[in-house]
Amino acid sequence: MSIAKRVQQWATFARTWHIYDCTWQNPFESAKLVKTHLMGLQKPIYHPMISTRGLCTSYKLLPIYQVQKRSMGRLGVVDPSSYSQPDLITTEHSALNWKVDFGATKIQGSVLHRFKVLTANLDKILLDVRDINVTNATLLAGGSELPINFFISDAVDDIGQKLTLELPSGTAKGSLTVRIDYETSSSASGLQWLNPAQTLGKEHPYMFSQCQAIHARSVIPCQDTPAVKFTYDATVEHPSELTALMSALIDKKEPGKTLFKQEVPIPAYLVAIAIGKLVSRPLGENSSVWAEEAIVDACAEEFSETATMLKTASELCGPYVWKQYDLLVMPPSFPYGGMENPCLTFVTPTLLAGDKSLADVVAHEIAHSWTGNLVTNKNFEHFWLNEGFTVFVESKIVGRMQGAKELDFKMLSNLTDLQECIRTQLNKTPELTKLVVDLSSCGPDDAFSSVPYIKGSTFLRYLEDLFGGPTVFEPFLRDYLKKYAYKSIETKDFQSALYDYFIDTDKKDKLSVVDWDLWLKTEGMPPVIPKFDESLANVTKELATLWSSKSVADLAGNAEIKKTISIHQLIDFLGKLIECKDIVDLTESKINLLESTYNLKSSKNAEIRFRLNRLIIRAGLIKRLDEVLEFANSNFRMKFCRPIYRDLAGWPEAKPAAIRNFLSVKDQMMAVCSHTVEKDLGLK
Ligand SMILES: CC/C=C\C/C=C\C[C@@H](O)/C=C/C=C/C=C\[C@@H](O)CCCC(=O)O
Ligand SMILES: [Zn+2]
Repeated sequence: MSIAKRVQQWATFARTWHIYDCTWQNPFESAKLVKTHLMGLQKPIYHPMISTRGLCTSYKLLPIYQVQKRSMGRLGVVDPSSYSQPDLITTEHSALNWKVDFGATKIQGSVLHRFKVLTANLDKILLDVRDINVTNATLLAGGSELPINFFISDAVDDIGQKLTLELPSGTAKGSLTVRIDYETSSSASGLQWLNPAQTLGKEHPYMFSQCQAIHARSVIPCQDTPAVKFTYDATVEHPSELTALMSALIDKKEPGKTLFKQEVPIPAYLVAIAIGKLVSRPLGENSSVWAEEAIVDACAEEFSETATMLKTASELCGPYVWKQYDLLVMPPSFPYGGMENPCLTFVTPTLLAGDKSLADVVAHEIAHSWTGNLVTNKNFEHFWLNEGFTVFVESKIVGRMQGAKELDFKMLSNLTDLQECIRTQLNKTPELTKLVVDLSSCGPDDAFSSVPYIKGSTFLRYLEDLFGGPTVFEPFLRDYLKKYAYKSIETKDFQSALYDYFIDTDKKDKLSVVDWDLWLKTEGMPPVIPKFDESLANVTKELATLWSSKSVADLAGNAEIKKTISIHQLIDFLGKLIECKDIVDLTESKINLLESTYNLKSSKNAEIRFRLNRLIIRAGLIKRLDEVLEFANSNFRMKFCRPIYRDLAGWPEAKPAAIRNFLSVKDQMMAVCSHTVEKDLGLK
């Protein structure tokens, strides 16, 4: 049989069995292996992505072939969610030159990457892209420009495409500069475009990005893996009446053009941009809040503790290297509570409670200035290193500002949320309740949950207690942050930092007490719950027991329910009530009593409204469905809208209306939100 025929046969086989890449060794041996493996899987997860061009190229270039596919191995050696090869080549600096076209809802321009080639005779550069239209790729060397061949693979669900840039033979180690001319798609997953009617001011359009986890590839052809960190500068042309902001320092401002500089190396997921009719108010030295005019003063008031949080975080973690700390209060379609974009944290407007009670999200984002942005997970399987550490530091900031009892209450409260998440969101995917997850067949957005945040921070609190409390563990934390600053690391690097730090101390015996496999690889709730101060949490526990076990008549005459509690206790109590397996007499009158007892009807607090709406669903109050949907439409923060839609999907009477409502607003959501809600509603 001719080689060409064998290749053709193999291609057919590969398509049938969902094999996703085509750099082969021995097609027939590998085929057997793959087939055996796939028979053991419940279902292959990704679509085939063998392009004829890719096949022919591999066939021509390689005498022997090697099979790789996503469900069997890793897309890249270093990162299962990226095609890039940071072990062979790494980005040092990227220069962005962008024209932001609001009419076409596209960014058009170029990126000039300066790479460091780590191996001699590198024949190609692999980059990540998603729905990007590349027009030219050019090698810049010694003052001349050499056009280079490039091709883009078919798309893999959740991952995107591979951009291959062919290099001239004999490419040496060292510096190499490539310019890529391109434009984004109007449906780029990392960008959101709002028309004037979707803004508060109603007069100007707005656009923003959300690149974590792997959406930078829809904005820039790049090595979209946190294993690679690079500095960047940007020249952004935009309508002159609008303000452009990036995750960088402003270098120069001209009418309709803003220049930016980020001099600290960052992973691609931290590149961010927002353009809109924005104004700012000062929050402290080197710190301002940006928002649309209508809410900027309320934002300045809500986040007035930012400077104190920054100072507290620096005392705990070390010098703040990013020079500026600004907040940008986003439109309500922003899908997360906050995003730690360097120099410019993005936050959801659902934090505007009017009483600063939800501002701890800002403490969280500030903490990321060290945990995540300086010490970064190498890939998203080790996301707990970003988020577990950040929640741990956030709770310490809260502890220093509000006291040790609040700190412990926050940690305990988080555990209620974790329990809810494991019971509902992750009930069909228990493997995602492990601290270190396997992302070789799952996109990061689908794996996202509170597990890395809460199980991760609980693990750190366990270690802190084990090694002797904050006086011992905080110096270790600073040492760890210093050791790995500007680096990308895996869990084993944390393990060795802990080991190296304590091995020569009187705590060395504790090292053998840590059951790493139990914490990192076991499914479910944290294996050990540390000893927390329970005084604030006991109050909410008792209240939840009371409200779940007593009838409305019994409750109405019970003075216990009138006890004064803090806003955080109210939020926690409602969360605990949702977690109660049985709630006696959960009727309209019980919901009414709950609302009147705790003034819930007038509450602007999104965390309270969210939990109340879930209880309304649980009570099956169909006449209040419009109110629930109104809340689901008031913001598209996934923390709120996903559980609401999941609850509605489980309520047959309400499900059709929920689907209709979702379909009518889905175009106003970011792609990450609409895709995940589609799954929550069982539409995908
Ligand atoms: C084990 C999980 C593996 C991978 C997940 C990695 C990234 C997930 C991706 O979807 C991006 C997440 C971005 C998060 C940004 C901010 C969060 O801290 C917000 C938390 C929820 C909220 O408060 O709204
Ligand atoms: Zn975070």
